[in-house]
Amino acid sequence: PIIIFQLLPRRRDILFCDHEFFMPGMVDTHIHASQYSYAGTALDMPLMQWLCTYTFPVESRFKDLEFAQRVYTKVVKRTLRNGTTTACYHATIHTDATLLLGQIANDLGQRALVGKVCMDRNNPAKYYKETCQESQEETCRFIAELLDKKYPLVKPVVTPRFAPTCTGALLGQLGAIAKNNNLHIQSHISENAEEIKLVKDLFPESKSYTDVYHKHNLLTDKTVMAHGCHLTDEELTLFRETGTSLSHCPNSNISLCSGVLNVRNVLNHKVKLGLGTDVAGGYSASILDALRRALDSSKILTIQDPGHETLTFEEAFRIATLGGSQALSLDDQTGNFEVGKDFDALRVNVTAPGGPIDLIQIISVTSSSTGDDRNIVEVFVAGRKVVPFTEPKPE
Ligand SMILES: Nc1nc2[nH]cnc2c(=O)[nH]1
Ligand SMILES: [Zn+2]
Repeated sequence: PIIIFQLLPRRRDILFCDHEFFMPGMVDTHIHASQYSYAGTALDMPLMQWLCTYTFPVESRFKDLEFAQRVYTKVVKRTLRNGTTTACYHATIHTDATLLLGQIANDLGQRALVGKVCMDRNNPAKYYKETCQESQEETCRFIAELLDKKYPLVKPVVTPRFAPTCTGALLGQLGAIAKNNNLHIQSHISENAEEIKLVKDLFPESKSYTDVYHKHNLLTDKTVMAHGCHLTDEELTLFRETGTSLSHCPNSNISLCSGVLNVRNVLNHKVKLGLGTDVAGGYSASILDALRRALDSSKILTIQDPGHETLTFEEAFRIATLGGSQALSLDDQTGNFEVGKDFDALRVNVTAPGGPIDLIQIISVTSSSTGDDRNIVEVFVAGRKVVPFTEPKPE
């Protein structure tokens, strides 16, 4: 059943107007905070060319902490306004800028996993490089310094970019760091055909792309892998056995012409699944957009094969909320309104002034397919109201 419901006001400071309800906050299981600076542009190439032409040059600019401060503040605010109460971020290779992202998420009140990107090969960008040793040492420094801040809702995530840009030595070291510190892991997998072929050439000893990560101890019940459009059933079984989850990023998969994930098959394999915006491969920072595109993608599969069981709206809603929290192994804290979890919630007004919905009759669940950030009038994370933003009080 749909988890949207209306609450009677218990707290005197929360008064409901007509056509308002609370829903659980949404979870973005895969977003590149650094790429927000060019979101909505540069989607005219497939993945590998797109990375070299646009992504690496832009990411190299995050050495500049002022630039990082500007972009990271904007992306955290934008995602919060869109109802993302939990985000799993890729930053860049720069440790200090990534620490800054953690600080900004903490200050603005978002629940976040934050990753310093690791990549020690196959990167043609001149000013955006690190060696295996630098990557390993800076990852350790990043983890130690972020944990030292003791932010209640912000945690580090070990982030090998993906197998094509990491040597086996680096992958192994990152697997060990994650294990020794019991940390989350995030990366990309099986997004596009050219990438898969490259991984086959770079790791001839591995049975599959999934096996590359498995061999380096990177598949755990705290690992989330983005895309997985072309995973085989055997690989999905390995995901299930290791507790690894998938982040479905439909906007990106379409925008970069990467592929169409068969969500039904993933669910049938009982692999944990969340939604990701994958900004800027995806051009929207909204999980509601990802939800809609997940439904569209599923319908495309049904057009191609009428026997395909289309994803329902309720299933997509669940993947955007509880599914995402499970994918990030944070479902003991967030994802729905179960007693004992934190209050991560959106106050939705279906008829918000200036919003996109003209309510003709009674509220129907499908109204939510039309809604957007204009309908999200308040956002709460761990009980704290984080939207609308409150300006810091003058000293
Ligand atoms: N979509 C996407 N795929 C990747 N694979 C490795 N890096 C990236 C990235 O930045 N975006
Ligand atoms: Zn990505």
